[in-house]
Amino acid sequence: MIRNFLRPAPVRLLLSKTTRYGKVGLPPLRSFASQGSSPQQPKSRGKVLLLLGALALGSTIASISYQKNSPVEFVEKSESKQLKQITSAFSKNDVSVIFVLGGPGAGKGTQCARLVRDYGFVHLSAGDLLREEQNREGSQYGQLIKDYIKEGLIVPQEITVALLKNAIESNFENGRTKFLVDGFPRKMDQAITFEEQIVPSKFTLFFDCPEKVMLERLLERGKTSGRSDDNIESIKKRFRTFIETSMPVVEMFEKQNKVVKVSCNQTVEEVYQQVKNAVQDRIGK
Ligand SMILES: Nc1ncnc2c1ncn2[C@@H]1O[C@H](COP(=O)(O)OP(=O)(O)OP(=O)(O)O)[C@@H](O)[C@H]1O
Ligand SMILES: O=c1ccn([C@@H]2O[C@H](COP(=O)(O)O)[C@@H](O)[C@H]2O)c(=O)[nH]1
Repeated sequence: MIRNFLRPAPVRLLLSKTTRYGKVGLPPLRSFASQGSSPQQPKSRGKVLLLLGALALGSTIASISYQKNSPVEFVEKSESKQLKQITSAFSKNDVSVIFVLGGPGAGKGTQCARLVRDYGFVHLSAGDLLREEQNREGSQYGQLIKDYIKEGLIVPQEITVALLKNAIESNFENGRTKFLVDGFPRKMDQAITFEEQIVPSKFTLFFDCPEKVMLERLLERGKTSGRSDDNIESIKKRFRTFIETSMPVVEMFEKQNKVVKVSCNQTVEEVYQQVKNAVQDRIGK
């Protein structure tokens, strides 16, 4: 079911954009050229040149505005209309979802592992799910995901939401109901789609961490992680995406009184103490 949801959207829309561009900018030039050189219509030559000039200007403007709409925005705007019509998959009483957010390298995965150990959560890292899909043989999204991750950009939401929905559904079928959704939602549209179509989150655990600390941790991790984005160029891009695109999501949840902030610039155990308090306060053992 979800596979259908995952399969066609981004690629189809990216292709349709190319088609659309073709329609906007490129009328059949050969017909104008032959009109211009026709001996029966010498007076129209000036008009044709004028028309060609106007067309060239028009297609340049169309091309610039096309470039401004990044593939991500284009895909998401078009798709979100369709997605909103689907009702949410789970009730808040059936499953508990905690979003785990924070900058790259803030320690989200480290703390999630402890919560899994002590509280029986299922840990779903959106980044891990994307890397898995990227490496899955035959995935039509492999290259797209690879490029987005290297550039520190947010993969179109349809892919990530579908991967999460698949994972929650299959775990739910096996009787699992408590989920840590780590590194998601990283963009406003993801937050809205997930809460509308899958289930509203209980709250967000937000790991607050100075950039300098995250940088040190990521560079250290990069020595052994094998991750394509644990290098200084990608890290800078990820920091930027985090500030510009992901922080507004945290701020939105803060306004809803759904954020518990944890200071991550302490030892793993000290951070975990804060994390445990937050979880126990909000959803109990
Ligand atoms: N409190 C801490 N003190 C020192 N090092 C830490 C702490 N928490 C995590 N680390 C280390 O920092 C690195 C990043 O941690 P982790 O992978 O948990 O971060 P993350 O927020 O999940 O990162 P990303 O978003 O990039 O996946 C790891 O090498 C981890 O061992
Ligand atoms: O919702 C998401 C989550 C992640 N990504 C991409 O994956 C990388 C790595 O994520 P980690 O959480 O650090 O493992 C991230 O920089 C994004 O490029 C995403 O697109 N959408």
